[in-house]
Amino acid sequence: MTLHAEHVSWNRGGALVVDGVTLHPEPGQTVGLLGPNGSGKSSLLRVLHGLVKPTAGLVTLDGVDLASVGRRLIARSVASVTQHADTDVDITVRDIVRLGRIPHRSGLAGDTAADETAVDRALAHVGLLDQAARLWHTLSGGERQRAQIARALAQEPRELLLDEPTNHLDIRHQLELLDLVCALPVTTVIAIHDLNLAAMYCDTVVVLRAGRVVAAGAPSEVLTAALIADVYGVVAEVMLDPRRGHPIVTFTR
Ligand SMILES: Nc1ncnc2c1ncn2[C@@H]1O[C@H](COP(=O)(O)OP(=O)(O)OP(=O)(O)O)[C@@H](O)[C@H]1O
Repeated sequence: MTLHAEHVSWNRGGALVVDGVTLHPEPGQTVGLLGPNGSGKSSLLRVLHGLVKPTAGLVTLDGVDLASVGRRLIARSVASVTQHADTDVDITVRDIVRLGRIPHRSGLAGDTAADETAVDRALAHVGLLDQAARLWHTLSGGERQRAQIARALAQEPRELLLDEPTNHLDIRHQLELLDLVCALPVTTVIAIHDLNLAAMYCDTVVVLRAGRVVAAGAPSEVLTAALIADVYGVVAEVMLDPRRGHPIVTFTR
């Protein structure tokens, strides 16, 4: 079992920004959420994380309505990285990553050796172990993004919700991050704009338009020139990577 959405809708400020979405990620798989700006990807991630209650439908964790699962219990299973995590507080990279351990602490107990090991491992995964003492506000956009990913990894979740995690990263870090995410034994739902990265890394892609699912399935089935023209209004050519079989999208002007 995992995090499921059953016909979920969310009326946000009078507009239906998520409209009847059903999502059943296979455990351990990486699901890409695609769609134009404003199509509801971030909104759906918020609903999946239980940060907002759907107006209709149900999100379940292991078959239980998320609304009846406590925040702490959710946080032990589900970690999320949003687009706009920020703070003005003088806090180090290691402190940020330690936040991921809070759901695992009991009472007022401080960090255990296991917590520190998880923090070190998470920092190493994103290549920030040697930057752990740096202050958050001195980091670049991409370094902040990697620190937030490390915080989510330190949480040791089963489910990972990522909102455009690669948007500030250089190409090497984009590839490393997606390699890492796909190698983790977690179920990942990832909002991503880059169709080629989605094609390379996602087991399944779900395409949203105006809050609705317009296509879902393996990237090679979904990412066709016709779909891209229909949903994004751009002309594209799609061929299959000869070695790995995933689609490669090129855009014509
Ligand atoms: N705080 C808000 N109140 C009301 N409507 C909002 C709010 N935030 C976003 N929306 C609207 O909800 C819809 C879905 O937005 P959302 O951010 O989920 O889309 P998205 O697919 O993640 O977009 P992007 O690719 O630009 O990040 C949009 O029409 C947006 O204008």
